[in-house]
Amino acid sequence: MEWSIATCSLGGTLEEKLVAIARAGFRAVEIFEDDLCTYRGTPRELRRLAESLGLSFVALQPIRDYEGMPPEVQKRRLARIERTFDLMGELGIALTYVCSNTSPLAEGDPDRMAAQLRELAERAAQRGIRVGYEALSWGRHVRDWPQAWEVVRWADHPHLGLVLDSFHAFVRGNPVAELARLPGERVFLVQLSDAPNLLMDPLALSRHHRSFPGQGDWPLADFLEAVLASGYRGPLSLEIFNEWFRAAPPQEVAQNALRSLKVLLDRLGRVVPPLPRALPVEEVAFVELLAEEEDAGILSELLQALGLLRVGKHPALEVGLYRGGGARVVLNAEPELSAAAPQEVPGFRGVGFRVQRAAPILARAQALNLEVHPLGGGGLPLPALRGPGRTRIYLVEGSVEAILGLPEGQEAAEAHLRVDHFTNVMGRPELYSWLLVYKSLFDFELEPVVEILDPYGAFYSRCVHSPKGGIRIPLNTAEGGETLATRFLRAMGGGGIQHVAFAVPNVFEVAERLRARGLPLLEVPRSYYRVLATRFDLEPAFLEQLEAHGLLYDADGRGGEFLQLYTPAFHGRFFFEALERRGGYEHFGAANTPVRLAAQVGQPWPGERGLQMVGNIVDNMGDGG
Ligand SMILES: O=C(O)c1ccc(O)c(O)c1
Ligand SMILES: [Mg+2]
Repeated sequence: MEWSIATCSLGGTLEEKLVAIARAGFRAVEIFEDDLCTYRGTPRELRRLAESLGLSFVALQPIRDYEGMPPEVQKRRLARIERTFDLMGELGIALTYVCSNTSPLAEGDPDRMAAQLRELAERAAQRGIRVGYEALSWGRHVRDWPQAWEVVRWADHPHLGLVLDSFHAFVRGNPVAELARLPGERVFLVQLSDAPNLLMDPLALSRHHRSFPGQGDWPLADFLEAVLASGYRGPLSLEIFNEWFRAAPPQEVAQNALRSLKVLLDRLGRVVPPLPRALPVEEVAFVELLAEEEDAGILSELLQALGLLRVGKHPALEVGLYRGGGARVVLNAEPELSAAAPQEVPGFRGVGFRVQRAAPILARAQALNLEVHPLGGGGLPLPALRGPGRTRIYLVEGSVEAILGLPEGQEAAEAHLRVDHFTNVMGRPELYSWLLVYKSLFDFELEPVVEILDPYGAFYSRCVHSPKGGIRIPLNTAEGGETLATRFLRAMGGGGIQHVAFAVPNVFEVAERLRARGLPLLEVPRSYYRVLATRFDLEPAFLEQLEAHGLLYDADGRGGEFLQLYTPAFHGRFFFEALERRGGYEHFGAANTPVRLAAQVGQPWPGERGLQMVGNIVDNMGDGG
């Protein structure tokens, strides 16, 4: 089985794409006709370039709007396809395929389609070329692979076979298990792509939201397993249409693609030697916050107001530990760190995952071409992987206290906090990549896509969680020059951890402690509470209490309730949330997010200048009566 990718999956010039594809480790490629059009040299030069990169051409694709056409249209089309065959001869490509016809001229008579495809296959045979037939999910008459297979079978020509594409099969809900009953030698090509479950027509979903296997919601392993059970052993080709990948560096996308295929094939036991096994991680052992010494004082106050206790400080380093029940924050104010990475300070530097054993996880990460630091790589003395952006994911086998040389002491007064979730913010291609990494490295599961309004754009979010739910990470990305996520990416110089949410025993008390210590609490607009009264049946006294404490509220309609508060973003960078989940509420209060985002624009950290996008409208309105 050759590992292949279609050139439409990446950005760049055709040369850049081929170089990136070869460097990532692919040995085969499908040339998309639109990419061929952009090539400056001759077909023979392109062929030599591929040879020099060690790449073979799997196919030149696609042939559109052929089968089912009225005879005179089909005759002319056939003559032009001969020119495609000429090109294929010069390129040394032996396979092409017809996508099911989308033209309004097409007729749905299976006999005619079969006869015309047989005629095409006969022409191809004279040139030693094979032709596939793929059901496009938005084809005019043929949309499902079982239909395409009927036509191929009926045409009955050895140079005509089926092309299977997981996208079309899943979006149409075609039966997966029945793929195993196909005669594998009559399948000429298998294309793989994943996608999120979005309520959208297949064409729009296909052209904008495809992603590499493991980055979406579809069971690609089931699909591939059934395909292989048919006896198919031809190329497996990733075919992704997604402008976010095209906008990203081709080298990164190609590596991302290869990792995806490797994980998929490994699941089916088809990678030799097999990848080291994934091991589940259990909980967030700690989060690490980097700060300069002058900020450490106020951050320490803030952590204590949230309900964490200061346990102590590392004997030699400016590294303090704060703890409340299961929640731990390492406040790292080592001057060397600020000097070495000024853009990351202040900010969350990393997160520790509690694991049974770190070594197998590091080995799997390495096999997946991820950056690993067996000894922390300049951070805390713990094994770590590189997380999103420049963050670290530390792997913690023992106790954080022992690592920092601090007492374990179970303080009776300690409140029972937990890191409920923390958010990763990153660009969209990185988000797809991290969905796969969290899934494949730690067996995390994906939650549905959430799309939210930001005052200056839109916000796209996908949460991942550990199998038992001990770790939850919404991965957020945003389009728009001044969205909160974009501002974060700019300030930090890349992706990272934007906020940490603590589940606390009593969120009202947190609000009171913040106020008592003179610390800022995100101010919630009064209108929010008026609207809240229209959304839920709340007792007036409770509503007043929420407003008096600046809390946000949500309910799931099944008895679950959610209360939350936020801090403004510290120097426009990161922030904290305290929350209470009552009655099994499982979401994140998405309806409150636009309110929070708008409030964070309007309320910079005390002493900071806020964002001024539209000027002060109220001041400029004058007093015209
Ligand atoms: O979007 C398309 O047109 C298109 C083209 C070729 C394919 O193989 C495919 O799955 C979709
Ligand atoms: Mg396809």
